[in-house]
Amino acid sequence: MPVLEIRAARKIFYKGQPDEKIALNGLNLKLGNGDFAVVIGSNGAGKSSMLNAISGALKLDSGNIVINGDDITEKPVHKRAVHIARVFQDPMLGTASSMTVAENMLLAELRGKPHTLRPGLNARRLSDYRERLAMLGLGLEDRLNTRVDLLSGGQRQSLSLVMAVGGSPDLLLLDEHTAALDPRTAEIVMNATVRAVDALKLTTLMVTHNMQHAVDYGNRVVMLDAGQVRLEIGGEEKSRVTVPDLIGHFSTKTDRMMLAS
Ligand SMILES: Nc1ncnc2c1ncn2[C@@H]1O[C@H](COP(=O)(O)OP(=O)(O)OP(=O)(O)O)[C@@H](O)[C@H]1O
Repeated sequence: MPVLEIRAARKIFYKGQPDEKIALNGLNLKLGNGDFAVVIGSNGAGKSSMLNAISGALKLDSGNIVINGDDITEKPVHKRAVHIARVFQDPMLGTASSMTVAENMLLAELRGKPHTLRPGLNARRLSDYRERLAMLGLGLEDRLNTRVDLLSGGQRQSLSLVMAVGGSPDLLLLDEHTAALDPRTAEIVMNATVRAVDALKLTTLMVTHNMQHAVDYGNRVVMLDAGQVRLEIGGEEKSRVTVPDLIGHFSTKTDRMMLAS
């Protein structure tokens, strides 16, 4: 059974008006257990709309979102949050600046839990956090008492990632999560991402404008165009694909693409 299935997802903004925009045009996509799919596509291709439809932030006009056989199309965002983790572009969004690394981990752990179940930081928790932070390979396990605003952007975004996946989600959504970082920091976060995805065997959907990342990471590339999947590359072909190959599939609007050299 696929972990994620998007069936004929359709979303039109300003329907019937002169500025009508077709964001999703009968989009179909399946992700199997442990798949790491990198989603690319021109501006306006529907990448964010697709992630928003999965997370519940965007209500579809028609079509279905199914997670592990459970049709979640009508479920609100907070009810989907147990299944779906999401990391956004802005490293400041996922963490609380004035709190320590350990306090942030605790916040993430208690998110959505009943208020009666709120014990504080104890030895068991700290050891669990240390173990999970060590997974990133950034030494954050030794900085549990450091305030988050003293961390580098890369450490902070990697912490957001660990916080997001703490509840063992079925699906991880990475929403251009390295786009706001300089290239070196982006590589640090990507390495930490791969380590976490591998260690936790997460099924992952990563949106990026970075073609080199689409080549280097994941086992599938999914190219969206005009609200549909235009191209899917997997298996052997994925391991051989190059940046020029991918760019060759963009018909138009490549002007704002970040072409990594
Ligand atoms: N909230 C909205 N209101 C109106 N139109 C929208 C809204 N969100 C998206 N759209 C339109 O839907 C289409 C798909 O947009 P979407 O943001 O999903 O594309 P994208 O592939 O994520 O683009 P980008 O790479 O620029 O982030 C575009 O034409 C966009 O203008």
